[in-house]
Amino acid sequence: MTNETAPGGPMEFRTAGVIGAGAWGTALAQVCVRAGLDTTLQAREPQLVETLAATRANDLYLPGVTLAEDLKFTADLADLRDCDLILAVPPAQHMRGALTAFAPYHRAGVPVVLCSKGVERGTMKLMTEVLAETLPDAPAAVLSGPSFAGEVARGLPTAVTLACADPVLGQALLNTLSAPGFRPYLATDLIGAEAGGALKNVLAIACGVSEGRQLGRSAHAALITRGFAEMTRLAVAMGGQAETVAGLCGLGDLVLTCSSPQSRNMSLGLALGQGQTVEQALAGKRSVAEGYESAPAVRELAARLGVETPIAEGIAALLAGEITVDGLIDGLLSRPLKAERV
Ligand SMILES: NC(=O)C1=CN([C@@H]2O[C@H](COP(=O)(O)OP(=O)(O)OC[C@H]3O[C@@H](n4cnc5c(N)ncnc54)[C@H](O)[C@@H]3O)[C@@H](O)[C@H]2O)C=CC1
Ligand SMILES: O=C(CO)COP(=O)(O)O
Repeated sequence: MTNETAPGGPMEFRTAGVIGAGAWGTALAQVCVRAGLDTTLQAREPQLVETLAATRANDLYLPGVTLAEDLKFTADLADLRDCDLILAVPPAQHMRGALTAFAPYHRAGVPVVLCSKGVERGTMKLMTEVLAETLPDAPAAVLSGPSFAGEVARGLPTAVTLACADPVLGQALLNTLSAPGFRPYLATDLIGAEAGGALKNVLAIACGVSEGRQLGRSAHAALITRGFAEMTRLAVAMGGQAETVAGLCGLGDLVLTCSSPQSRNMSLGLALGQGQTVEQALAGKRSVAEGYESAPAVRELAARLGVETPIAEGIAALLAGEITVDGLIDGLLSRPLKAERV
């Protein structure tokens, strides 16, 4: 795939390296193959690499999907050194570690598409900030939107946001990563795209709690709508644009994640709403619930920016054991009455 209008000559991406063979990394590797890219998927578990190659299936993280014949697998980040394009898909809390480990093999100018959703605990940083600190020579893009890995891997129709500050590179990436059934839309606002993806996971836990407590469809709709207001306020305070958050990477992903028990975040909330403790709800889970991981950082970030995020804050308090489910519900319903605005 080429983009002849790129400054300094054609921008050409023929090979892709995907860091992280969880459900989403595996699904995106499938997309890359469908898009015509020579693709290598890196898994951190050496045993998984053997199984992937032998069975063409990722039974650990994405069972039930047959992987493309052309997809290559490795446990060694060095094998991605010649790739024209990198997709970074570890859990958000491990993004810094993964990119730092990849740094010796990254060639200056090779773009990194950040596909994970979350805020780094402790630093309160978004993934683009983590990328800038670990691979300063990497042009950044963010891919985010309503997209369950299993559906994407099977080729079901999916639309996502692809945000890149450089519109020429963004267009080249759009052309490169679009595939049958997979339709990225271009944006230039990375912060908005990242904020949407990070916050929707926390809000999906709230929708799960509501579902688990059988609070009804009205409560569900109210949580999505007021959650969207929180998401918009926070994204704008962080420097993002409300318009971006109203797109696939914000509202779109919020609606998806809050509406299906396929979501790990919503399932976590469901379990809590049905009376399980956080420990019980997370016990034995190999897959990541990013809302659980990011909630403390989202709460801290909102407080630092002076943004009211009562739903996200309530979920952070619930997950930290500071309040009960009843306390969460009472707290939200007893807030002062006020004008409805974002
Ligand atoms: N699964 C999905 O449908 C989607 C996931 N995402 C995002 O993609 C990111 C990755 O999620 P999934 O692929 O679903 O993960 P997953 O839950 O399927 O798998 C867990 C991943 O965590 C990795 N891991 C565990 N411990 C680690 C460590 N100490 N260091 C580095 N990596 C470690 C595992 O190797 C594995 O790749 C998340 O930010 C998620 O929000 C985004 C869109 C869709
Ligand atoms: O991000 C996702 C869908 O867009 C996946 O959601 P969960 O991580 O909650 O499963």
